[in-house]
Amino acid sequence: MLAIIGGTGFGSWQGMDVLKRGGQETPLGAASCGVVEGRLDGQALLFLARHGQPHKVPPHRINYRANLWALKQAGATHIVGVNCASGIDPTLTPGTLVVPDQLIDYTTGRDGTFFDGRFKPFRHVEFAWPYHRVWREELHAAASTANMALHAGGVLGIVQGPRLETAAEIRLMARDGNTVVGMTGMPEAILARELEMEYASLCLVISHAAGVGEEEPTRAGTESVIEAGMPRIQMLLAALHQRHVARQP
Ligand SMILES: CSC[C@H]1O[C@H](OP(=O)(O)O)[C@H](O)[C@@H]1O
Ligand code: HPA
Repeated sequence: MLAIIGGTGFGSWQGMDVLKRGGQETPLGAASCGVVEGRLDGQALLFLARHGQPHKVPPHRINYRANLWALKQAGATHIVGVNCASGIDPTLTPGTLVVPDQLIDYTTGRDGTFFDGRFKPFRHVEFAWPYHRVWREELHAAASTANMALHAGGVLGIVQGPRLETAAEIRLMARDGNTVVGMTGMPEAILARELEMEYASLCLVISHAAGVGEEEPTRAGTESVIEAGMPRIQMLLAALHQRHVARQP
């Protein structure tokens, strides 16, 4: 079953019929909120608001393990994580949708594994390609069905936050090869992998990153980019869901 993790500006999905909301408690502590079991065009779908609903949990305080555990328990097999991000590559202007194919994790101190030798026995997990190839391709196919532009590939650099970066930090991240920056892509992606759920990220570029494009970054206008972007993302996800349902035996 497909699950969507909604982030900033995507705490609920108007078009989704809610059947049930799960509990927040898990063996790993409280998830950001209960998993919503619902239907889109009559077909089952799961939804979780990463920051809670209403939005209250900051990126560095999210219990990512509880969120992913709750989704697995609810029956998720495939996940699309929706992220707001800023463009380090100056061609990725506000409003652009990006499906990254790589990530670099700059976060610190987050509980980032189930295989910690306590909750589950210690194990190394392959992560050379953090985002599932088929799901990235499915997002592109859905975008073409919905007649929407989608930027293929790129590197999502995930910072600890909650503060934003200095211009020098963004220059360093650009030299590292990052093309977009956000705060929530990890450990979400690895935890999905550890629980054998196929995961892809869909980023909405809401601004240029610090120092990109202009001397002083301006965050003015990001709200309107998010407001305009989330309905487009929901349209794309609805097309993805339709394709997913059609492929079921
Ligand atoms: C300046 S917005 C920062 C905030 O938005 C993103 O959240 P999400 O990925 O859940 O959409 C970003 O990672 C930060 O948490
Ligand atoms: N930095 C980190 N995370 C973000 C940004 C940013 O500029 N924009 C949206 N999420």
